[in-house]
Amino acid sequence: MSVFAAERTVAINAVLRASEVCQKVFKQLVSTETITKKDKTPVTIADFSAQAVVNTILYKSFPNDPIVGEEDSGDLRGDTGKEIRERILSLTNSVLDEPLDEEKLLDAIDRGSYPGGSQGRMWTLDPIDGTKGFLRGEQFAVCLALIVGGNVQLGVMGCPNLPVDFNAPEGERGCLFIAEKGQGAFQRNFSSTEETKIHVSDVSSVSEASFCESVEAAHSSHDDSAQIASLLGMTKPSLRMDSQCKYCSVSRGDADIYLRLPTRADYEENIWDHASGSILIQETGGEISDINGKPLDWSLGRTLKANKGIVATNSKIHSKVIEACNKHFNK
Ligand SMILES: Nc1ncnc2c1ncn2[C@@H]1O[C@H](COP(=O)(O)O)[C@@H](OP(=O)(O)O)[C@H]1O
Ligand SMILES: [Mg+2]
Ligand SMILES: [Mg+2]
Ligand SMILES: [Mg+2]
Repeated sequence: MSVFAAERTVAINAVLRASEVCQKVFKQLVSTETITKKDKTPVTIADFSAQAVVNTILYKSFPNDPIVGEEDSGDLRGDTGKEIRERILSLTNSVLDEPLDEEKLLDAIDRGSYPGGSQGRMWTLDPIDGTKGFLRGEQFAVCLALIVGGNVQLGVMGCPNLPVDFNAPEGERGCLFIAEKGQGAFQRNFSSTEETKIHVSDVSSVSEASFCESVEAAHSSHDDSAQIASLLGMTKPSLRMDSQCKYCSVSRGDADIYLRLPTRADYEENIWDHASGSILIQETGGEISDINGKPLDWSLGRTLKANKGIVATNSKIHSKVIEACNKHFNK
């Protein structure tokens, strides 16, 4: 029986509303609506607005739950932030039942500042994962997960540009993925409330497997993945895609492996970049770890500081892929 039925319903509503914001912006984004953050990565009015929408909806049902969210309102305050703040406010209010004022908007965004840790309940939110994909008109995802005592219990992901059927890439787009611990995982199209149970592929011969990875070589090394693929005798070209849509692809069997291989020794993966994807993989019969085969540790704060990279696959081939990673990185 579902333990988090109420959370599931609220999370689905929040992710769908935030996805709506992204779709609206997508059709009319202008260059002044994108900011470059201190770490040189982009953020748009849609990222801020999606975070405000999700945090507002979560707060209404679960006022005591802290949120580890990617964005903060720093760049939106004061005179310099006025124009962008006004755009975000009107966007946010266009999908909320009760309108916010400017102060409430900034407060809602900053409710995502929780430092994380091993105790109690918390949500983690990536309002747009794959902002670079979003800006290119390619894949991105609104990603929300519930973590309890350091364990991911629920993940909901909205993928507005993902084809509902991998084999019909020109067909309908827009899918929602829902996974709850012990309950399996489901795909729902944006146009319907019907849920279809999904599962990973059953490929057991790794040489026949296909893998997906980031479009951005700065996020995951394409050179290392090509060498690991060759070690495994894999010949299919990699499926390059932005965002946690990669987890969705593996979870419904479009690809068999998701490789995320560190490009910098000092980089720590953010929990919001992987929490919803990790439970989706586990609940569809897959396996996920870091590149050394270590389980992901969600209890250490806002990042996965005890882990390096990510390997997510169907369960049959996980150990073989980890073996190849070991061989490659420890040569
Ligand atoms: N050097 C790096 N290594 C790995 N991930 C990185 C990175 N720099 C940024 N990222 C993360 O990569 C995410 C996108 O992943 P992908 O390449 O799979 O689409 C970004 O999420 P956002 O787009 O939410 O900022 C960001 O958090
Ligand atoms: Mg970002
Ligand atoms: Mg992200
Ligand atoms: Mg993001």
